[in-house]
Amino acid sequence: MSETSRSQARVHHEPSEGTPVPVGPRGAGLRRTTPGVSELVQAALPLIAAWLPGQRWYAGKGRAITGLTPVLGTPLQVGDPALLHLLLRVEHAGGGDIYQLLLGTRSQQPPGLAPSTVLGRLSGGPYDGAVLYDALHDPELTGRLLEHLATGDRFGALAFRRTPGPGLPANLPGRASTAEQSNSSVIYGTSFILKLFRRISPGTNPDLELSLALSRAGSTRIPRVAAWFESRMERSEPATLGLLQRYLPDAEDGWELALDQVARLKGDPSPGNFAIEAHRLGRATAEVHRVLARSMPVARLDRAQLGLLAGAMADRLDSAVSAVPGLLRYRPALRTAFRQLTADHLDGVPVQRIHGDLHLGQAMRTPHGWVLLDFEGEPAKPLAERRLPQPALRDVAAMLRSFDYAAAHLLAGGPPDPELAHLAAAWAARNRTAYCAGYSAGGGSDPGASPELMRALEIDKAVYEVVYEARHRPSWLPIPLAAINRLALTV
Ligand SMILES: Nc1ncnc2c1ncn2[C@@H]1O[C@H](COP(=O)(O)OP(=O)(O)O)[C@@H](O)[C@H]1O
Ligand SMILES: O=P(O)(O)O[C@H]1O[C@H](CO)[C@@H](O[C@H]2O[C@H](CO)[C@@H](O)[C@H](O)[C@H]2O)[C@H](O)[C@H]1O
Repeated sequence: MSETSRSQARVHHEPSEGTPVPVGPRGAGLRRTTPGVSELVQAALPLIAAWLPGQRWYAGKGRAITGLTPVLGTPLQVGDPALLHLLLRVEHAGGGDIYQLLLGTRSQQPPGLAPSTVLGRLSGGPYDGAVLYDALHDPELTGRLLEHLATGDRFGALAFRRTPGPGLPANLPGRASTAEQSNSSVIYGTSFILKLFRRISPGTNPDLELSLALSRAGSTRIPRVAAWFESRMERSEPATLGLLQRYLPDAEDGWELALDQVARLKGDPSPGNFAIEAHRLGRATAEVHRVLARSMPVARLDRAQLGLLAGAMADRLDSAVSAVPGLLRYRPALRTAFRQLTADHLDGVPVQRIHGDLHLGQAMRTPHGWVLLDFEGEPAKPLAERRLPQPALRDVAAMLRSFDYAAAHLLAGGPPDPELAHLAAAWAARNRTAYCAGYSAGGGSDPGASPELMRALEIDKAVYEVVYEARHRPSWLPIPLAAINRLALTV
C-alpha cells in the first residue's frame, strides 16, 4: 500500500468523525461525516444488485431482489485502491437478509482479476469510472484486513479483536480461497485463514463461539483461533463478521480423501482401507464432543421436549415437501420415524453444543490426526436455533450421511452398474460402522444403542440435504432422495 493511502485511511480511523458510518437508504448521515463513501455506496448498488445473485454464498437464489438497503458502510482504506466494508440488507419476496461485502475500487482494473469478481465500472460520484470488484481477490486489500486484525483496530461499530498469544504478522498478502464454501475465505501464506461470514445475523456466530471454547480448553482438534472481527448493527448484540484461524498447510480434506478411495472401487486391485481413518475420525468427533460438554451448557430432554424435537423435524419436512414435491410420498413413513422419538427409553437423552453441520469436507486429516472445521451449523437455520444444545448423535448422523454421499458420488452420472452399486454400498456401510465404533471407543455414546434416534436424525439431515441440493446443486438431488427412499423403507 502506498504511504498516501495509508495516511488517508488513518483519517477515517478517527472515532470522532466518520465512524461509525450508518448508511440510510439514501446515505444521508454518511454524506455529512465521511465524504465520498455514501456516494460510493449509492453508485455501487446497481452493480451489486446484478452481481449478488451469481455468488455461491447468496442464499436468496431464485427470488428476485426487491430492494437493497445499506446498513453500515466503513471505509477501511481510501485512495486508489480503496477498501469499503459494507453490510447490506437485501430484500426479496418472502424476506430479507444482511450480507457482508468487501469491495475494492481502483482507477485501473488490476491485471489477473477474474471477470466473475468484477462488479463493473462505477458511474457518478467521486469514484466515477473506477472499477468495483470483490476485494478478497486483491492481495493488497486483504493484507490491509490482516493489519486491522493484527492491531485490533476499531472503526466505530466495527471492531477487530485478537486472542491472547503470539502477535500476528501485519504484512502478509492474502489470496482468496477457491474452496467450494458457504462463506468466503482468504489464506495468508501458510499461516492463517480468514473466513468472512457472508450472511450476517446479530449475535455471536457459533463457529467463533465453539472454536474459541475449544481453543481455550486446549483442544488440538480445531485450528487455533487467532482473531475475529464483529460489528453492532443498530441496537443489536455484536454480529460476528470474520474469524482468523491457523491455516493447516499439510492437511488433506476428508471428502477428497474419501472420494479418492471410492474411485479405486472401479477396478483397483488394492483399494485402500479408509475404515481405519473413519474409525479415527469417529474418535476425534467424540473427543470434540467431550470437550464441548465440559465447557458449555448441557441438559437432558424429557418426553415433552422430545415431542418438540419430533415436531420441529416434521415442520422441516413439511417445508421441504413444499420446495421439493418429490418428497411427498415419503412423508407418512418419515413422520412415523419422527414420532418414535417419544418412545419411553429415549426419555432423558442428553443434549449439548455440537458442530451442527458435520461432513467429510469439514474434517481435515493432518500429520497429527483429524481436525474439525466450520462449527457454524447449517447455514440455512436461524442463528438462535443453531446455538441450541442438541443430541451429540446429530453430528454422528450427519457424518454417516457424508459416507453415503461419497459412495453415491461414484455412481452419479454413469450408466446403471449393479456390481459397482453393490461395492459402493458396501464401502459406505463399512465406513459408517467404523466411524460409529471409533465414536464409541472415543467415549461418545454408542449410536447402535439408539436406533430410533439415529434414524430420525439421519432422516432430518437428509431432508435438509434435499432442500440444499435443490437450491444449490440440483444435479446432486438424487443422492439425498435415494437416502430418503432407503430410510423410509426401514420404518
Ligand atoms: N484452518 C484451515 N486450514 C486449512 N484449510 C482450511 C482451514 N479452514 C478452512 N479450510 C478450507 O476451506 C474450506 C471451507 O472452510 P469452511 O470453514 O468449511 O467454510 P464455509 O463455512 O464457508 O463452508 C474447507 O473445506 C477447507 O478446505
Ligand atoms: O460446508 P458447508 O458449511 O458449506 O455445508 C453445506 O454444503 C455442503 C456441501 O459442500 C453440504 O454437504 C452435503 O454435501 C457433502 C458433499 O459435498 C456431503 O459430504 C455432506 O454429507 C452433505 O450434507 C452441507 O449439507 C451444507 O450445509
